[in-house]
Amino acid sequence: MDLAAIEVAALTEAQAREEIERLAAEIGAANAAYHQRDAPEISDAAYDALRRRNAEIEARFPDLKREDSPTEQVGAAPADGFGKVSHAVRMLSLGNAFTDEEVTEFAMRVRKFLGLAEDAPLDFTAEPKIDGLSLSLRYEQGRLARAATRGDGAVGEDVTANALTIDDIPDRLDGAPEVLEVRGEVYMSHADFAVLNARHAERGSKTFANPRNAAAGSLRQLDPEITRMRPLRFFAYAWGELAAPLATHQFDAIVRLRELGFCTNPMTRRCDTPQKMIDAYREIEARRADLGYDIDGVVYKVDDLSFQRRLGMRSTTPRWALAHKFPAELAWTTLEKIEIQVGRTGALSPVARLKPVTVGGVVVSNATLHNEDYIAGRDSKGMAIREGRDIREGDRVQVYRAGDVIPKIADVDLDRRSKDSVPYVFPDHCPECGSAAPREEGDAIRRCTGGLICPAQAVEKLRHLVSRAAFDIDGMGAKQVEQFHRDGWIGEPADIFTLRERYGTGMQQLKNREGWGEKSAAALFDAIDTARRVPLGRMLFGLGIAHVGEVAANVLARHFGTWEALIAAVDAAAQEPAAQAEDDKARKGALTESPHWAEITGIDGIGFTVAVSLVTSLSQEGERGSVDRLVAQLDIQPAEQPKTDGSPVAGKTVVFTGTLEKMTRAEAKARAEQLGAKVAGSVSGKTDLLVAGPGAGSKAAKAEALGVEVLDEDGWLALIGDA
Ligand SMILES: NC(=O)c1ccc[n+]([C@@H]2O[C@H](COP(=O)([O-])OP(=O)(O)OC[C@H]3O[C@@H](n4cnc5c(N)ncnc54)[C@H](O)[C@@H]3O)[C@@H](O)[C@H]2O)c1
Ligand SMILES: [Zn+2]
Repeated sequence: MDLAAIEVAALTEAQAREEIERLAAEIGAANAAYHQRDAPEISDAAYDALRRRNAEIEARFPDLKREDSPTEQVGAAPADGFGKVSHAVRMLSLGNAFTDEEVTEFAMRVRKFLGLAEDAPLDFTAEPKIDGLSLSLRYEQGRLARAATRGDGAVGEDVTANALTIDDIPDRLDGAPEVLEVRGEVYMSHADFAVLNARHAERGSKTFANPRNAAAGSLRQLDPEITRMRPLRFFAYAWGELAAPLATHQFDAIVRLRELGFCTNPMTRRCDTPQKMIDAYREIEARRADLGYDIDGVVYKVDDLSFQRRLGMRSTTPRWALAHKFPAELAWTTLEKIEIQVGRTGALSPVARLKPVTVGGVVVSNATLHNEDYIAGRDSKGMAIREGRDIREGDRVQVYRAGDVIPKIADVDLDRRSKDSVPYVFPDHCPECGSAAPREEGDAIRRCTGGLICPAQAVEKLRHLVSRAAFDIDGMGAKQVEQFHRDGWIGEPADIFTLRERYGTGMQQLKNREGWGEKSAAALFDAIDTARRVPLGRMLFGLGIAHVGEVAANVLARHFGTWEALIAAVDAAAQEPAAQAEDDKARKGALTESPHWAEITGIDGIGFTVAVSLVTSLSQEGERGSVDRLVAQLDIQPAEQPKTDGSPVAGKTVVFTGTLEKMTRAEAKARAEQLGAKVAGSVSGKTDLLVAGPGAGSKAAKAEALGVEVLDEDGWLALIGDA
């Protein structure tokens, strides 16, 4: 039975005990992902629902409450690597409300607690709840002495050097009390977030799901020089320890903070009735889309500070404040059309064109539909999603943004589906070139079989080929590729390398084209010539074969050393009659027996899927012809063999954990392997070294317990001589 589906009021005690266990584990895991790794795995709404359910069960069965109950906890313990700071005044969370009634009840509760008559004045402040992470700044004698994150409320992480890189944070204050702890929120604007993510995407580093994660990930860096590069901002809205009071009222204290040089939120206001609080919420919500930064609700605080003191705190939240949260980011709109995009490997990706709608402050007009099964209401295992409701053109659909980025479709309103609506028929031919687009067994994705004949595939393939991680041709980006392809200047990869021959002189010259000149044309030809000397791994990755990503390409390159050796192995494997078998299963069975095949699948890090994709792709006649013509233009550099002699990590087993800043995980792994190290995924007795970036969790703890040597990223780079 699914306990999670039973209402709290209907749970037996035994069931409640089990539920409390489950909820503690799930909330704990979500906290670690969110607070320590800055990479949430569930939505905030889902997280809030878990906590609410836990609190309800505890209220009904107080005896079952765990000693480490999530209700008693704030955030998560500080991550490894940072200095620890004990907060003189604890940094708390906030009680939550979602409805107007709860706001009125809150005001009533406060009134009752204070014993105020119904007509006695009671003011509150209302201000936006900034969606960032809280930071405490301790000033002593007017100088910033210490900056710390909230951590678990009692102990936070020392991020002083990082805070000093933020423009909004003054390092000196004039006329401040001798000791002043200013508290507020570090956040990132939408515009800065977009630029940062674009930069990361371009160099192949990991991108952030939303501005909050970007702010948290940027502040919580072991190297403050990285924080310095990130455009963080700070709003002050509270304080901790004080040598002298700032004011008698919350509102005036905020004004005082502004006078001391802090940014405070201009929408902060005073409200003298619950109705005015709700009005403030509506107004702030209406302005949400135009603020340029994320807010997730409105915070109300009792204005009179002597009242605040009397009200005090519960275990994790003050009684004098309340966070009135905005509803989850969902919106209904019409799905006007389903369009199919054809990718580099021929994959047909369905995209929903929506009637534009605002979802959580962002206008959304497209949503991903994943694949044929998803549209039909099934997941990859054939299980019903959206209770099996399919998605059709013309439907009313509910759109949500999962941790920002790509919008998805949560639901379909069947009641509003028109009578003549018909199920969507997924094309079995490529809409761009008309080639057949069959489904591979066990794969929900249809692929166009047109290869380079298909203009959509060709352009995507060429774009991939010239990209940073592949041939890296300066001056040749997506735009140029599209134009050259459209005009028939390049049809296949080899054509890039004969551009100079064909368009360097003569009637139709590159330098005479619009947007080009003598210099830019010469620079492009030079860049192309430079790119001919390509390392085998990059070249292989650049071919854009399905499943052969950067890592697999480098593994293959290192194993075979040269293109000739690799293609010989591929040809031998393709000769196996079983390679032509009808379905995957038959192929797999027959091929595991074959020694030629084993030469490829036996490589550590190369699975069956990669091997099949590599062999089938390179043995298709058209594709192979194109690759051979490309190879003829190149000067392929043999892969560097692991330089193990003299390598300090040769033969050692290394584990990477946490966030790496200077390189991607894949890059770190490849480098370690190049130096003769073995890279493992988990810490065990066999581990020699753990490289832990910020946010390292259980692995670091385990390494410590096992006495395994732990280094941070810089320590690692120094060890291998890459610093
Ligand atoms: N998705 C997940 O897996 C996951 C996991 C953990 C937490 N969360 C999110 O975090 C929330 C719980 O975290 P929390 O304990 O930080 O509570 P909270 O975010 O609901 O409220 C407390 C925080 O609000 C911030 N805040 C912003 N503006 C403020 C203002 N003007 N005045 C006072 N405080 C202000 C402060 O940083 C404060 O610590 C959840 O409701 C959820 O949204 C999500
Ligand atoms: Zn096609």
